Amino acid sequence: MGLRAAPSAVLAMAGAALGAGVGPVVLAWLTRDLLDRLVAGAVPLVLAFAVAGIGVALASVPPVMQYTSNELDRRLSLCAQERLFSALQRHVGLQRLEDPTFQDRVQLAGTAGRSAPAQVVSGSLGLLSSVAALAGFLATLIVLSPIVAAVVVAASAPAVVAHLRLGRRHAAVVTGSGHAQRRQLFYARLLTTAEAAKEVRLFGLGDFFRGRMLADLGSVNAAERRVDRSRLRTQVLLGALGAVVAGGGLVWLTRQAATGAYTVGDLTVFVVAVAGVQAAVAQGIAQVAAMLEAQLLFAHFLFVVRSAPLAGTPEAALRPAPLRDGIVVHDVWFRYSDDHDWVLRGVDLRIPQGAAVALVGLNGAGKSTLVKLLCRFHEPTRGRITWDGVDLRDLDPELLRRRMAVVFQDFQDYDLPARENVGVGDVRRLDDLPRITAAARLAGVHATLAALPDGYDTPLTRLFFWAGDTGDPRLGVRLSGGQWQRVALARALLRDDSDLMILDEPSSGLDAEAEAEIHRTLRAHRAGRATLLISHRLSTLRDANVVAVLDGGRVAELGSHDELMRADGRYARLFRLQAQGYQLEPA
Ligand SMILES: Nc1ncnc2c1ncn2[C@@H]1O[C@H](COP(=O)(O)OP(=O)(O)OP(=O)(O)O)[C@@H](O)[C@H]1O
Repeated sequence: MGLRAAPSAVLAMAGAALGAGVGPVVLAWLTRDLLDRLVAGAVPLVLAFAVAGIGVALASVPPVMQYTSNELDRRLSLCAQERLFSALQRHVGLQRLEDPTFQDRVQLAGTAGRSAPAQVVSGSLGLLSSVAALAGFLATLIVLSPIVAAVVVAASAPAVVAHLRLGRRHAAVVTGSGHAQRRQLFYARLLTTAEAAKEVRLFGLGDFFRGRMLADLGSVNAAERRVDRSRLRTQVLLGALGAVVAGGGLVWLTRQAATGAYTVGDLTVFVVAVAGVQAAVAQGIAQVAAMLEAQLLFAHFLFVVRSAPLAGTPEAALRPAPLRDGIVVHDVWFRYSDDHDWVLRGVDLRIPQGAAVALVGLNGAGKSTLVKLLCRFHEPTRGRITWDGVDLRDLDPELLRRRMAVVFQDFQDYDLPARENVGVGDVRRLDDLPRITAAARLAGVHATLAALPDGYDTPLTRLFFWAGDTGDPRLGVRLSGGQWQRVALARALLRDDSDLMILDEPSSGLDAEAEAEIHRTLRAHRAGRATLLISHRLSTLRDANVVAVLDGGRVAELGSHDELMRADGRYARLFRLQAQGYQLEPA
């Protein structure tokens, strides 16, 4: 990833790392020569210049390293984000995104994807420099005393084991904290966003959520602290061991120098070499351990970017043709997972082209679930849904969705300008203002949007400033609930070439007058496409061609409004109950 994201930065870092490793060794040898010649009475000016030159070159290594590694970080972060979010988009269904374990891994992947590759690159280059320094200093030590060299190397063995174990432990702690990190983000959002603030303030939940957030943070900190304490103990012990080895070697060499076996220069090189070997070994081990840890965490990134979509697109996915006959739900059974109860238990339903089917049912009957299956966010556990006889599973889900216009019950309001809030219904028409205004007119929201301070370019948010606006926060506007619902409807109506229109509670937030008007418009708009209407206000469904009552996971009643009223079943009971609410009390 590093080489792909920033090849020149990686090469520059490699050069600097090699220089940083070899430079001090060369410096030590030149200093030895310099000292010995001085002691012998010569004035080695060339050597002095060489030592000074290498010193200057080495001084430029850290800033060069810093700059290139920052650049590498930036580019790697971009590359990782691109890969991660492209991978998430591949999940055409919702199953993975509804899985908390997967979400934990996405959270970890986000962090590891940004940091781990850079850690591995700088770690391996640091290792290169440590190995170069180690080779040089070790060769120096071997020349001076092979026994001392062997003792110094042997004394580093416990450090290797200890650091690798610590790296693994820390990676496990970070992995285990993924869930707590996500919960912290959730509490932080509740405590910082204006949407959540109303209930948080009204119910006095600030302390409650802050306490929970801090408890989560505390538990992560406690686990990190335990690893840090182990690290502290290990490092103190290893430091003491290293100091004993270095001190013992110095005493031995000093005694040898007294007998004339070594020169003053040798003694200097020895001190530098022992310190160099120990530092190189310590650095190298720390780098290997950090790389191991980064790689363990990077596994989450790889898991997410390589995870296959559960509701997959078949290799030879078919292109859905314009709907001619209709969509048929054949004996569909569905549950969200094996641990959940059945939501749908053998639903049979036909939504013919050109007709409007109304879906009625109590809360939790499974109406929105059926919508999710029609949009192929989930696949039926048993049974199938066909588009002109072709199983939805055989169709390309993206192309299928392009043929649909949907208003979800829990539609999204985007912190974007008004034009884009409607335009995202069909991004190809994001700049097509005439079509956007036409859709807004149909949804009865054109007058509202046109009257905004900056018309359709007014941001429907107070969250951001927008490029081109004056930075005046008063420009951002928040719409009312019903106005937002009309914007969501306009978004769906922008797809005026759709074959299937699904409206899940499209008018629940509208005033009575607006609701009647919208339904008149929608009736006109239904021609030439299949429509599925869901509403708890049964009066708005009266003119649907067919009404299906979902109960017990099946279609319990099916027929026109008049037929169902005559049948005097669940629908008729619900309808009368609602109608009674609007009748004047008897005197
Ligand atoms: N993502 C999900 N994971 C697990 N269970 C779910 C999920 N979404 C919905 N359910 C369950 O499926 C059942 C049907 O929910 P659904 O939203 O389809 O009902 P509905 O008929 O649209 O209800 P309402 O009229 O309240 O909108 C409910 O029992 C609900 O708890």
